[in-house]
Amino acid sequence: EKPKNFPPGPRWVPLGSILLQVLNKKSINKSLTEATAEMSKNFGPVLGLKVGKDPIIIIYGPHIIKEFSTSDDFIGRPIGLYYNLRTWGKRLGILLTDEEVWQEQKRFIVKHLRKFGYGSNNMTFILQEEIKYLSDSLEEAISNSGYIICDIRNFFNVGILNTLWKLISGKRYGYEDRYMVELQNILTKLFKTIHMTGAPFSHFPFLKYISPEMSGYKCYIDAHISVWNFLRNELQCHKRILNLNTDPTNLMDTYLAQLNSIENGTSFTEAQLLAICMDMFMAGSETTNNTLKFCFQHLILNQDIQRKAQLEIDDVLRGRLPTLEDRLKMPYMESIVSESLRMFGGRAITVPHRALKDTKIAGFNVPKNTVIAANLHGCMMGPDSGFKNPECFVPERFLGKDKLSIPDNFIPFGLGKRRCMGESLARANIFLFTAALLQNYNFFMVPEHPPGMGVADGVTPGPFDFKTKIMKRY
Ligand code: HEM
Repeated sequence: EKPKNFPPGPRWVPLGSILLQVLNKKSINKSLTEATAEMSKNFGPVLGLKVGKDPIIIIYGPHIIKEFSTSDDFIGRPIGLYYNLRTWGKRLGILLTDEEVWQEQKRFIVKHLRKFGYGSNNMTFILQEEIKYLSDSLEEAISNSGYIICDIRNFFNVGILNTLWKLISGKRYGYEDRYMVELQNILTKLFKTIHMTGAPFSHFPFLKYISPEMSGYKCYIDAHISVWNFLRNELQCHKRILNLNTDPTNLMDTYLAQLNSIENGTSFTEAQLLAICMDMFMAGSETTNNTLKFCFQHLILNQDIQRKAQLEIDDVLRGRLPTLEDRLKMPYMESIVSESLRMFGGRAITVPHRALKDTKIAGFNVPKNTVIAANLHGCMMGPDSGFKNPECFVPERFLGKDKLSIPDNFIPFGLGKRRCMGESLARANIFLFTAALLQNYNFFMVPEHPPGMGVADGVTPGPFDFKTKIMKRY
């Protein structure tokens, strides 16, 4: 039965019907984000849905997102996910976190990542190294015929994964390395199970919290187990060669040093470390890849933007490699990063949250444990977002007089206590990869495989696959 004063939404009907309502909208070429955005037009910024037996709320628009993100009542993650994982997780020894434990872990991780990676010069070196590997392989391929045609699907995968892996474990893998191939295969399998077209799980991600078997979620868990085993092997290697007398240079060693220096009974455990690495892996690779893919989709379609960026790049860098400090002097490149994030975020629904107690949003009742998620379309592309012609890629919209002008409702990384942990790394990757590539190469459309304008809906949104012709600039 519908809770009293629950937010308005479509009539409460059995599982199949609500799915149909969403899928019907999807079948006329609408993504889940657009479909729920449309429902919000009818029902308002707080949309009450029912999927299976559970009520779910989706919020839409800048005003309501502030109320949602600044309240501590909504900082849980869905309990269904934890229950499902618990069943499978017992076998694996996965330790599951409650909200307080997570906050303690998050503080520790963010602090230590900052020390040796995020936001420091060290991060520039790690990223530059990766970019150099990518450039070298391009250089070699281009040297024969003067150009190369690349499929965008896997263009950034290895580089981005390596930047993440280097921060977690201190290692990088070559493009042909057995472990890299294995890791790629595991992740491809994982994301395939999420993207399975036609499976209710991909059409309605929330289903995974409710009906694991039916939704393909079990398959997803199996893929998680592979990632888990991969991480566990790596951790064993780190334990074997850990040297507590030297300063740790990666997350695994930092965490192991912490484990060695504290008494038992705190929230720090090896299983917790693996769970964190897993989160970073899941949250950090596809999101960044897809944002970069949106970026290059629009650079290819808008050659004038590419040229304008190259003017700035040439002017500021004068042939040397870009660094993170250059961002201050390169507002146009920075605005391209923001516009790419807007293209991604505007098509995304955030990771769902959970109400920790009976509470209210915009005056509506939200019972304890209700799953609640933000449709970011409202802040990035919706009528109240302040972004004119929101579907168009216009970096200039972020340019103020001489520096960037970012409105408060631009929140591709979420807000509040559950906000993204990887913002610095993601922004750094998008900036450095794009600047370094545009510095040396021109990217063109391949008429037989052009970038489409639609959005491939999945756990994270991305452009449909396309190819690009890459030529050296000089
Ligand atoms: C373009 C790239 C990225 C985008 C757009 C993005 C966006 C987001 C968003 C919207 C959330 C959910 C916020 C919420 O629940 O309110 C999130 C959470 C998270 N992200 Fe990212 N992210 C990106 C890259 C990364 C990277 C590179 C990492 C790796 C360190 C990462 C790690 C995480 C983690 C661990 C969480 C969960 C935080 C929590 O539950 O407290 N993300 N991200």
